[in-house]
Amino acid sequence: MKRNSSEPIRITEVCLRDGSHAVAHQFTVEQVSTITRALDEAGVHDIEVSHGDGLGGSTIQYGRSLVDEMKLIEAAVAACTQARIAVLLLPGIGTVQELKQAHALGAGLVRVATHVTEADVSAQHLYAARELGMEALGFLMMAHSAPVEVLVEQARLMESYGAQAVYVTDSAGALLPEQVRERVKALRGALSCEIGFHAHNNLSLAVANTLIAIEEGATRIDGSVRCLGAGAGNTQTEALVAVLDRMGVDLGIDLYKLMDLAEDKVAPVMHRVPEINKGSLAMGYAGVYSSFLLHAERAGKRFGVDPRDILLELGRRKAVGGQEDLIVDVAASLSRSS
Ligand SMILES: CC[C@H](O)CC(=O)C(=O)O
Ligand SMILES: [Mn+2]
Repeated sequence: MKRNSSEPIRITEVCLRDGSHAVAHQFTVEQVSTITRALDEAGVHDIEVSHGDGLGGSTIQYGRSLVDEMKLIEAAVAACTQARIAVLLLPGIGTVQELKQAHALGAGLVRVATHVTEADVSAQHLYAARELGMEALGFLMMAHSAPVEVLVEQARLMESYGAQAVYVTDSAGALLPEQVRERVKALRGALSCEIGFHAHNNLSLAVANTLIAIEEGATRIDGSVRCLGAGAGNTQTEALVAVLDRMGVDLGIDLYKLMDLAEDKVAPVMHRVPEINKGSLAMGYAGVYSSFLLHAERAGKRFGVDPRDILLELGRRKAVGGQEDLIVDVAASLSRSS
């Protein structure tokens, strides 16, 4: 494979964070320990553990966690011999206080996530992470929803606050292959730090788009084993590792171990299988946040409205992460107008 970067590729496994959405934030300490241990043994580089909406996400608005995420982070750190534990932080949901707590428990890196046009709110969290000695990365969500120039400008801001990588985050699984190419290429040309890519498989493009991102020079790559993530899930880690191996890219990850843990450890914890169905496909099609799926299904049931209509309306309104209450409003007004 021809790559536009000579940096090694690092995989961040997100099934224990993005996958938290898919299990309504009900992970147990035992599940997190077992899965983390197996991922660590397989050689995965970084493993993200947090509430699906990041540190501090356990609320009525986003969904309460079964177990305090700090306990999950502690268990994950204890289960690792080589992998680093990552946390996600959305400023306004998580605080510097929670970041310090996660760091004290052994988390080595943080991805500070903002809407693609709101990078300025990541400054204090990125500075704080660098001061703590953590690796600090910027995560620009809903990257499909802004023009390339805006993405570049926002990524530059994150880099100026100390981000050591900035991610093109396809939260809605809405990016088409050429849109991934132009975004990663533009960031590579404009930034000195590494570029990352995070996909959702709502349009069945996650692996293909991830390969394009890697070709264009992205080196921080997200995957979720068995696609355990919001919506139709993320780039399936074991599939990506197999494809990259066939393309001559050795990640130092043991494919058989990854396949085994996908089957034996991750599949049994799934409440539902993340798949491309009418709900997740509607999200990719309409450009809606993947983590809205369960909320839209619940609101649809409550108000007798097709969840696809709710999702399409949210797409029209350009709803952003954090506006989960709007899902109920939209469902209620659709039900009144029908
Ligand atoms: C709500 C945070 C979100 O799940 C972060 C993420 O993974 C994404 O935007 O895709
Ligand atoms: Mn995601």
